[in-house]
Amino acid sequence: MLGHIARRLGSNGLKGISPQQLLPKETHRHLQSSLDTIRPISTVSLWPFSSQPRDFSQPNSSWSPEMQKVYDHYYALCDTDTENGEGKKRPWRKLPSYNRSIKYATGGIHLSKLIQAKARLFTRNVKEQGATFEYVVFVNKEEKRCVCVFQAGRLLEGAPGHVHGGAIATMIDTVTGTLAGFLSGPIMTANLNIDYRSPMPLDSVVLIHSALDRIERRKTYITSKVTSTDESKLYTEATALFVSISVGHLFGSRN
Ligand SMILES: CCCCCCCCCCCC(=O)SCCNC(=O)CCNC(=O)[C@H](O)C(C)(C)COP(=O)(O)OP(=O)(O)OC[C@H]1O[C@@H](n2cnc3c(N)ncnc32)[C@H](O)[C@@H]1OP(=O)(O)O
Repeated sequence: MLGHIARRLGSNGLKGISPQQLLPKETHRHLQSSLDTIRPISTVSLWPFSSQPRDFSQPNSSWSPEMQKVYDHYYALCDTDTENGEGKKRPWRKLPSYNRSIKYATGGIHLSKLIQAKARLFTRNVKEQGATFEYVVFVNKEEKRCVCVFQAGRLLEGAPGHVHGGAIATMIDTVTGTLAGFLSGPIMTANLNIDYRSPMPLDSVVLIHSALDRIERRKTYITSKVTSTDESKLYTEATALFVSISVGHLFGSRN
């Protein structure tokens, strides 16, 4: 969801969006004065971040052969870019995954207060590779659905030898939220219903399939199911409701 904030800021600078629409008046005033005092706005991009963050959904040595195989399968279905800009058009796209919602803020003290430098995304906050959440999301825009390949590490234990229900809920919220944000822009989870059908052993590699059910005004409804990679075993089913928000909602403004 916050990726959309970054994209909105990043792709257009602040052009096309009234800053007052995004932030409460006082915050906007501080933010604007911070930006104004750093460098002349006319000479620099308003992109407030200094470099590209690392993509944590790239293969690493903790991935099991099964995880790698499913990744390779979906990756082969993805759009490709070539050096001359002529990529092959395919239906799937791999989404990058960072460990911060918005990283490397350089917009001065007031922006830094809004975007805590030490904050980390819940699913990406353990440095040891493979210990917790290893995952990658592939999205199919045409079909309005996505598939997440998820390898559940040993630090996610709930019932002995099995993955904690909260960890599974976290991943479902993350994947359905990613799809809802991809389709509808800035959103927050309003409701998440989960049925746990079979216990999931630690170190399992599973697929989290999520699809758009419907959009009604500000409400985006997503369905989800978690299966084994061959889809023969059902672990979990869920429905989720996301409500579109203005960015100001996160900063105490309902405008
Ligand atoms: C780079 C990083 C990426 C990384 C990718 C990571 C993605 C992770 C995604 C995780 C996202 C989260 O976990 S977010 C964290 C958990 N969620 C929250 O903290 C949200 C807390 N709740 C709220 O802020 C609010 O209640 C909202 C935003 C959900 C709704 O408030 P609101 O904006 O005032 O809207 P409101 O008028 O109440 O409701 C709008 C419509 O939705 C309906 N509605 C609202 N709530 C509900 C509900 N619980 N159940 C049913 N329906 C509901 C209303 O009836 C209404 O329908 P109608 O009248 O239109 O018919």
